[in-house]
Amino acid sequence: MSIVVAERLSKFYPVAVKEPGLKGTLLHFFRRKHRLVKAVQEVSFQINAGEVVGFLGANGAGKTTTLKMLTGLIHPSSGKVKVAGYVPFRREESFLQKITLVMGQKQQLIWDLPALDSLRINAAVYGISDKEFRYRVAELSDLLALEGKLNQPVRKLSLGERMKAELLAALLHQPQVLFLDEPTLGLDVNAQVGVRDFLREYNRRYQATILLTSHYMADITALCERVIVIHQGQLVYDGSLEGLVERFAPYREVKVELAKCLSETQLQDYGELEALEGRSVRFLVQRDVLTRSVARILAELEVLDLTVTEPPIEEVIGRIFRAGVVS
Ligand SMILES: Nc1ncnc2c1ncn2[C@@H]1O[C@H](COP(=O)(O)OP(=O)(O)OP(=O)(O)O)[C@@H](O)[C@H]1O
Repeated sequence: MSIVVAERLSKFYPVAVKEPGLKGTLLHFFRRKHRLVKAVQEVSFQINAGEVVGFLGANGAGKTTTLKMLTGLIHPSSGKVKVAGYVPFRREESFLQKITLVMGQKQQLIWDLPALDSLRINAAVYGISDKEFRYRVAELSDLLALEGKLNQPVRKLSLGERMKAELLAALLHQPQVLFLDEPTLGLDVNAQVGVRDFLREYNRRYQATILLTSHYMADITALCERVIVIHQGQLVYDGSLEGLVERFAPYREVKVELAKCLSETQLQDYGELEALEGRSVRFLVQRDVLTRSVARILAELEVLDLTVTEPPIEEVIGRIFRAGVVS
């Protein structure tokens, strides 16, 4: 059953345009001109209860704007949106009980107070009983490995501990739908893994639905079978992670260890030369000519070792956005 439904969802922001110089300032003052920034254009998708979906796009693609519409922080310019059966923009209390929005670069915990104090405020806001509060804090802090940390002022926590405490605060009311905008932003690798493991377990334990943006592809590959890709405000892909690679990266990476060093010129005919370091070479080769290229490399060059792999997902995504390959 779909718990998130976006139908031809759009958001246009009017932005004042001012020409440079004094004349521009005066004109701007008397006759203000606007242009429309098309942040999100006719985006449609549905997410089933319990799914974990990665929401990918370059900077400025429209991810945060979409999340804000799904959580009711901003009103769509057009289109329809329903989350857990509610129209988000109405911000009904029962809707807010069912969702949460976590933004990696924003914090809700009060800096100078122990996290536990902020959690108590949240408990009061959401009408959580004292007994239930203690149970949920114990369960979540155990899952997040935060025991003993919640009594310290938030400013004394490490970045990773703070992010985990933010997650705890955002999940205290046991929401069904989690909108997570860069939940691992700036965390070191260990802390990223901790947050990822927690989200996986939370999804399993509560069958929670998660829509997640992240610039760390490891988050996406570890958590999401399905990804939605948005490019310049438009949805360009909705499907499996493997499908994304098939569709946008019709090439393979061929790594070759040569017996002796060769120049770029000597290697240029065997594929798109990605890297050359000493005797190690990395080519990108189109899938349809892969067998032929590999056979030629083995026949014509002195090869010690050769491996063929799919390009890393980061590279595929990077290529999509750099090249603007969107159809
Ligand atoms: N309040 C606003 N007024 C005007 N333009 C805005 C506003 N908010 C966002 N935009 C523009 O809308 C576009 C989409 O922004 P959005 O923040 O949704 O992108 P994003 O995919 O979340 O990017 P990032 O990965 O950098 O956070 C951008 O061009 C941005 O400049």
